[in-house]
Amino acid sequence: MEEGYPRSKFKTVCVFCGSNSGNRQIFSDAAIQLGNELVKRNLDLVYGGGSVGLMGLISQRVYDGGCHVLGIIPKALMPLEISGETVGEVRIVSDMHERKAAMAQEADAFVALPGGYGTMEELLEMITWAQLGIHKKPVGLLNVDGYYNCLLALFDNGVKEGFIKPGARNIVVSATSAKELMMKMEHYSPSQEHVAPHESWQKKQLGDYPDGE
Ligand SMILES: C/C(=C\CNc1ncnc2c1ncn2[C@@H]1O[C@H](COP(=O)(O)O)[C@@H](O)[C@H]1O)CO
Repeated sequence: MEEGYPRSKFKTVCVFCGSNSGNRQIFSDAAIQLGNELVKRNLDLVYGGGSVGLMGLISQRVYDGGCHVLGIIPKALMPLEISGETVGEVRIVSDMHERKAAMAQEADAFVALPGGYGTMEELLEMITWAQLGIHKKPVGLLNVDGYYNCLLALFDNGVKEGFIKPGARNIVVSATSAKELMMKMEHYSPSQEHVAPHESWQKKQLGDYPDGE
């Protein structure tokens, strides 16, 4: 852990991000900056496995920085021409559902970098699971150069139009830099009403965070 950095509440962060790098260098830079931030805080990475796009950049950075990297990859995406080489530990699962559950269980917090449908689907599912009370882990959105402005505006519109409870809007923690995002996530505590009590969901599905709650 880099000097001057407080001890993190988290041990492992799950990052959802593009299997492409996007058309501008700023997205690759952001993936590497988030990787640097995890390394400075001595945090391990869980991600979708493989070396394509932003996924490859962040996993390589965290691995090179000496932190543990766990790639969880469905059997169907295993061929090298689909996902490329994976650094660190690789866990092969049977399908996308098993992968998402394993990613959610292994991590203490989630971050989405820019990405496409896959990233957005993973992000939205973790937001939904927080709303339902399945987990109490922070969900962060790294809004690189306004990439997610429209999505955040859509969430605000959901509140305005009565489809998202104002308290549930706070589930998503967003920032424009990795450092600010990690700081905000460290201070996050769930405040929204859960649809069903956390205790009523199967613990084994999600692990428990914060401990003992
Ligand atoms: C579709 C392409 C490559 C597929 N290779 C993938 N390997 C591993 N994980 C993947 C892959 N594609 C999607 N994922 C998962 O979804 C997220 C990225 O999806 P997006 O649509 O690119 O945002 C990522 O977090 C993975 O968990 C070549 O384009």
